[in-house]
Amino acid sequence: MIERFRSLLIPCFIFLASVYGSLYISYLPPLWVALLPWLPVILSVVAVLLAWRFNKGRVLVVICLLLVPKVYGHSSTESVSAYLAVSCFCIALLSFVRERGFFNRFVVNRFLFISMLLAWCYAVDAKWVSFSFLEQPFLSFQITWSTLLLWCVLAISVIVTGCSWWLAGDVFCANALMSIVGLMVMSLFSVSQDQVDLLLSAQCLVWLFFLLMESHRMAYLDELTTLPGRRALNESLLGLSGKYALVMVDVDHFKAFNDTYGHDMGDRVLTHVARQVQRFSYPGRVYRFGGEEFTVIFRAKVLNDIEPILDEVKAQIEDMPVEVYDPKKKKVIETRVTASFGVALSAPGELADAVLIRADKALYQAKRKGRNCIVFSKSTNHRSTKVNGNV
Ligand SMILES: Nc1nc2c(ncn2[C@@H]2O[C@H](COP(=O)(O)OP(=O)(O)OP(=O)(O)O)[C@@H](O)[C@H]2O)c(=O)[nH]1
Repeated sequence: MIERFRSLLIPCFIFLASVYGSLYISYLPPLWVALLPWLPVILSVVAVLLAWRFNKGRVLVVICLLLVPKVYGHSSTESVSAYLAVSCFCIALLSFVRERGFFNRFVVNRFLFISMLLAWCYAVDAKWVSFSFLEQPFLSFQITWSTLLLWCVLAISVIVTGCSWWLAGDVFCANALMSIVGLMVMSLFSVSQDQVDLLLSAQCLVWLFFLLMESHRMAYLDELTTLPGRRALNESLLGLSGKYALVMVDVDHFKAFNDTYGHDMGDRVLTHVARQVQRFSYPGRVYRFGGEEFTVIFRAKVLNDIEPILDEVKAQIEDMPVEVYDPKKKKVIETRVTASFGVALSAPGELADAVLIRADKALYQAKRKGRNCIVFSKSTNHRSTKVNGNV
C-alpha cells in the first residue's frame, strides 16, 4: 500500500507545483516567460529519446497525446473538448495495453494510432468534422447530453486508470492518472497560453521522471523476484561497516527441480522462496544474488536475534506448499522445497567482500552437511562453528 502511494508522490508534487506556478506566472522573469513556449517541446524531445533508449513505446504515445494542444492550440471550445476527451480516454486505454517496446513490428500500430489522433484533432480544428456534443465547454453548469457524455468519458478514464493503479500497483498507471487529472485541470482552469505551456511542461516532466525511475528499476531490481539484484547488493556492501551479518540462502536440489518440472515452474519456486525470505527475514534486507541464491544483510541492531529469524525463514520455506504442474502426472500438484543457509558475522577491519566469501563457504558446508540447515562461519573472533537444522 505504501509503495502504491509512493508511486503517486513525485508526479503529484510536480503537478501541484506546476498548478501553483501557473497561478503566479505573471511574476516570472521575462526570460523564463520567453522560454516557456519551448519548454514542453524540449522536455518532450528528451522524454521521447529516453523512451527510445529504454524501449518504452507507451511513453511515446503519451507524449504525443500530451503535445496535441501544443500543435493545435486552444483555438475553439470544440477543439479543447475534442482533444481532452480523446487524450484522457487514450491515456486510460494505454494503462491496459502491455508494454511492447519502441522500435519493433508494433511500431506501425503505434504510428497509425498517433497519425489517426493528429488527423482527428486537425479535422475538428479545421471544422471538417463537427460534433454538436463537443460544442459546449465541458465545465458547464447547464447539464445537457453533451456535457453528460463528456463527463462520462472523463470519469470513466479516471476511474479505470485509478482502479488499475490501485489493483496492480503499476507506476505507469500512477503517472497516467496524474496526466489525466493534469489535462483536465489544464483545460478547465488555464486562461493563457503561458499557463498551458507550464502545465504541459510539468506533464512531460512527470513522464521524464517515470523513465528515470524505470531505468533505475531495470538496473537495480531483479525482474523475476522484484528483489534488489546483484548491482544493488554490491553497492550496499560498499557502504557496510561495523557489526553486521551476511547470509547466503540457496534453494536445495534446484537443478533437479528444474529438470523434473521445467524452468517455468522453477521460476515460480524462486519467486515463492524470494517472498518467504523477504517476508520473514525482516529487518534484514534481501537481495537476489543470482540463480537460486539470495543474500540477506542484517545490521548490528538485530545480530542477537539472527538465529531465530533464520530458523523462522527456513521453516517457512519448508512448510509452504508450492503448486506446480507435473508433466509426468499431467496435473497440478503441491510440492515443497528447502533451502540451505550460510551465515558470516563481520569481524573488525574485515572487508564486506571477505565476509561474503565466508558466508558462501558456510553455505557450501551446509550443503555438505545434508542441506536444509544453517551454518555459521568461523571468523577471526568467532572460533566456534554453529550448526542447526537437521545436522
Ligand atoms: N528456473 C530457473 N532456474 C534457474 C535460474 N537461475 C539458475 N537456475 C538453475 O538453477 C540450477 C542451479 O543448480 P546447481 O547450482 O547445480 O544447484 P542445485 O541443483 O540447487 O544443487 P544444490 O545447490 O547443491 O542443492 C541450474 O540448473 C540453473 O539452470 C532462474 O532464474 N530460473
